[in-house]
Amino acid sequence: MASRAIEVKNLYKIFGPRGHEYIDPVKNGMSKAELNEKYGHVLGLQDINIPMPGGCITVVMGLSGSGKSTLIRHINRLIDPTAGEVLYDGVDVCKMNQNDLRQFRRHKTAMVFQKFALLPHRTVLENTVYGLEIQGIDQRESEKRALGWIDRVGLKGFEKHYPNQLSGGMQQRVGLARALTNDAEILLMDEAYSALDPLIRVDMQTVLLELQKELKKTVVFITHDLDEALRLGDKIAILRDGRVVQQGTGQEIVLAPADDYITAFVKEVNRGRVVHVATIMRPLSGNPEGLAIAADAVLEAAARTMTSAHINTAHVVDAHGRPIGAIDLQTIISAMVTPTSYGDREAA
Ligand SMILES: Nc1ncnc2c1ncn2[C@@H]1O[C@H](COP(=O)(O)OP(=O)(O)OP(=O)(O)O)[C@@H](O)[C@H]1O
Repeated sequence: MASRAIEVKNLYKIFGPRGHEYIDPVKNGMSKAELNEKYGHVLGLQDINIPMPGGCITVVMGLSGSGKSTLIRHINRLIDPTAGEVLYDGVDVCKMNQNDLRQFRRHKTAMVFQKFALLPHRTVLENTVYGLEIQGIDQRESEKRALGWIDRVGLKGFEKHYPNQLSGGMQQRVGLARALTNDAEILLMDEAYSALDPLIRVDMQTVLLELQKELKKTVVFITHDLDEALRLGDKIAILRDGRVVQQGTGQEIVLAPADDYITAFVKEVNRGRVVHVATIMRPLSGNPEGLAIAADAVLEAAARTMTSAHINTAHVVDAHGRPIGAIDLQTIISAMVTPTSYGDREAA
C-alpha cells in the first residue's frame, strides 16, 4: 500500500517561555525582529502550510536559520508547535497522547541524519537492526530484514565492519539501511547528504531515487542545496525566515520564481535538467514525425537522444505511448538557455 500524506497546516513555532502569548501579535503583523528585540522570543516558523503527498519526496529547502530543522522536527513531534497542526493520514500528530505518539514514532517514522548517528561500538549489522531490537522483534527475523537492506544499499560484505572502518558515504548507507529496516512509511531526512563529498552525494541521491521508485515512502528531505532539491523533490517548498516563500514542482519554481529572492536562487540552474519536454512542445499537426520522446523527459535528455539519432524533429508521447505533440531541437536548445544567462552573455 502506498504511504500516506502528511499535511502541515497553519503551523507556528515561537521559541521562548511565553510563545503562546505572541501568536496573535505575530498573526497581526509583528515581525521576527520586533518579537526578538522587544520580547526576547524567536519566531521559528510562521503560518506554514505544506501538503506533502503520500509516496512522494517533498524537499524543504532554505538557507541556514530559515526553519528547516524546526519544521522537520514537528513531523515526529520532537518539537511541539505553538499553534497549528501536523496531520498524518488525517490525524494530528500534535494531539496524540504519549502512547500513540510512541507508536507513531516507532512504527511510522524513520530518520536519517547528517552526522549518521551510528553507534560506534556496533557493527554495520548491529547498527542496522537497532530499531527492530528496540521494538522487541525476534533477532533472527530482524537480522534477515537488516541483511536484505544492507544488500540493497550496496553494503553487502561489510556487515561485520564498524563505522570507523567505513567512508562517510558508506556510513550514510548504513544510516539509510537502518531507516529502511524499520519499514516505516515516513522517512525524515535532515540534511542527510550535506556532509558528503559532491560525487558521493550524487551517488546517494541516486540510491534514494532508485529505492523510492519501488518503496514509494512519504519522504521529507531537508537541504540547503537547490541542485539536490531539484534532483530529488517531487515537490519543493522553499523557506525563508520561517515562512514558505514558494512551493511547487522544481519545474514550476524554476520557470516561475515567486519573487526576487527565488529568482536569485534559480538564476544559475541548468534548465535542461529541470524542464520537461511537455512544457515546450507544440501541438501535433499531421502525422507524428521522427522518434518518440516521453513527455516527462527533461530537455537535456531529449536533446541528447535527438542529437545522437541525427534528427531535428521528434514527436512527444504520453505515459501510454500516445502521440500528444511535436518538438524540434532548436526549440529545445533555446528553452535550455535561461533568459538571465542569455542576457548576461549578450551583455558580455
Ligand atoms: N531551541 C531554540 N531556541 C530558540 N531559537 C531557536 C531554537 N531552535 C531554532 N531556533 C531559531 O529558529 C530559527 C530557525 O532555526 P532552524 O534551526 O530550524 O533553521 P535551519 O533552516 O534548520 O538552519 P540550519 O540549516 O542552520 O540548521 C532560527 O532563527 C533559530 O535561531
